Amino acid sequence: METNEGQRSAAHEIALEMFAGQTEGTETEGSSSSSSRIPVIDLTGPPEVVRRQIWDAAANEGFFQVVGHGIDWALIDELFAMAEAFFDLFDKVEGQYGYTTSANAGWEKNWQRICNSVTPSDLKESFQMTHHTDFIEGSPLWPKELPQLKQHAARFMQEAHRVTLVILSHIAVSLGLPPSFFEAHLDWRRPNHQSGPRLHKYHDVTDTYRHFPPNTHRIAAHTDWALLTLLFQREGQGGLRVCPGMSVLSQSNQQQQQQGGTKELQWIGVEPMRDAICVNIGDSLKGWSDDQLQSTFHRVRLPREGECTGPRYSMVYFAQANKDSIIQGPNRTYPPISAGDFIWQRIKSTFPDRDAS
Ligand SMILES: O=C(O)CCC(=O)C(=O)O
Ligand SMILES: [Fe+2]
Repeated sequence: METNEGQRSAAHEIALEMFAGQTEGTETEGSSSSSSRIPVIDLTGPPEVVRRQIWDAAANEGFFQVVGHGIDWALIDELFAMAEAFFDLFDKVEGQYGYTTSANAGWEKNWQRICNSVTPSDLKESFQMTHHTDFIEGSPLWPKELPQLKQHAARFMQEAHRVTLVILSHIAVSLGLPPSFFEAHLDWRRPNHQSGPRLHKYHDVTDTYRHFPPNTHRIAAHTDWALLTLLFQREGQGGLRVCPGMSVLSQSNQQQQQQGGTKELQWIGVEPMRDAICVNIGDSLKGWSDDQLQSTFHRVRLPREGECTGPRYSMVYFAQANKDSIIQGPNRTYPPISAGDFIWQRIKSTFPDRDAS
């Protein structure tokens, strides 16, 4: 057992100082071609091949794209259209449906979230939902002005959950666990289930992108708290970049990050592709896998001259264990921590000035 939450934060801070102190680093545009370093995995392939591909990508890049997942992309198109309508409501419903830390759900406006401690707040708006029956049926956070959103989002949650379980069953087997190991920890019928989708809108910066302070991001460099994140991008609205080799939590990563002050950062673009879901490992699964899998820093920076400066929409599904699940890997690298405490600690560090609301 090597670390605790304090050391994790120290590792995080070292990485963030690096991001802040460096110039932008080099960038490689990802693509679906073989030149991309973010692998594309077809889930309909032979199970043992798919399992090895998922493990290799999760252990190296911490990111991969999946196709052959069985989600009808018309559902994704419809939800994107609804996200546009939702964020257009802003002027009419300002102040309603606001994010609360206690629900970890609701509408976050620009500048509210401190994604990390060394760059200005993110230039985006988000709507976070929770995947459990009580939230879907009864939450006051569903906008009355867009009644169809609830039904579409619920279908999306079911589909994203299904794909999550396929990927996690491969990872469980690679960890020497039964294929259904994680399924019991992701029970959306229980109110203490923590998974959920989030819609993002990154604003049009056509007239303004030259005028923001240095280091302003659409979403600053961060790792995700979840077990797995499924990210849905829209073609023509790219911008996600990932930094393989930069992750948090372990002692070895701390050393790597301290030495890394002299190392050039390399950011790789993850090209949006119709029918492809971008998947990344989050901090919870890094811990649960005894650091064998990587929770890699990623960001969406402001567009530059010649890039698309219009609005960008993305949708994520954060798969997270039930609050009472205990996160600890087979090798007990870290002290046990409940998934509820794990997420609550991260909420508190993201909203340092807010009590439970
Ligand atoms: O919008 C994106 O491409 C990235 C979103 C993201 O990283 C997040 O919500 O954690
Ligand atoms: Fe993220």
